[in-house]
Amino acid sequence: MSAPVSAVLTDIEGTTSSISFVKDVLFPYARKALPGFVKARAQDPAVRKWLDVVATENGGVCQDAVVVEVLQGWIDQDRKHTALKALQGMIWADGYATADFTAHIYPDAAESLQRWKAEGTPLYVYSSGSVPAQRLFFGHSDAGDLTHLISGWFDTEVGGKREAGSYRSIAASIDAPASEILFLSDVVEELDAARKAGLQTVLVDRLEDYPQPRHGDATNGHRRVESFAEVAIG
Ligand SMILES: CSCCC(=O)C(=O)COP(=O)(O)O
Ligand SMILES: [Mg+2]
Repeated sequence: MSAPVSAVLTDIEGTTSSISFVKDVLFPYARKALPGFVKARAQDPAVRKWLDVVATENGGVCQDAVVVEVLQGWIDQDRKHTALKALQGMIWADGYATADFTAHIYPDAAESLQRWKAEGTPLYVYSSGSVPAQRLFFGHSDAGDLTHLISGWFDTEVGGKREAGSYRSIAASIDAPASEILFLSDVVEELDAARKAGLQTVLVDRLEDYPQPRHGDATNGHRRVESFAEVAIG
């Protein structure tokens, strides 16, 4: 008999949604819009705060044009840096508002999240994308506005996704014991950290995102599924 699940915590990229949407649509959009965005908004305190974080990490005072280049380099490297993620979220707001794109969500993920919520299980999101970016993503998904399904949002301001302490902090703020929270992710190291914190884990190994299925040692003992439809929480 499997342990009870009283809350579900899910990753986004590679789990509810395809990696290619993030890499081929969202990242290029942010990369291209970044220079104009910084030029227009650099004096907005919400933007300045993060530009200064990047400047400080690059040896202190540097011009915004240099900061833009650093950020574009981080996009190319897929750095999960909190400052980059916060700025990306602000830029994507325009893309969603002008309907340049909607956020990809696998139909099985949308269907399962809707069903679990209807059955009374609270749902939470933990992603490297900033909380505002997560809200935009779920608010403008291919399946419509799904934000009403989500009871709480967590990003790397709570800590890195490969650190057990982050999951302990999330569990402490969710009204459920860690052992009854199920974390779904495509990244084994994230699942390792969640398991260390006492959460239940499932590796979501989507063939569209990971053409070489991960079996045996590659799963590091985490239960593996290829779709949310295989995840039973009742
Ligand atoms: C939800 S914002 C777009 C995705 C993103 O920028 C990202 O880094 C997602 O990483 P995840 O932790 O969801 O794998
Ligand atoms: Mg992921």
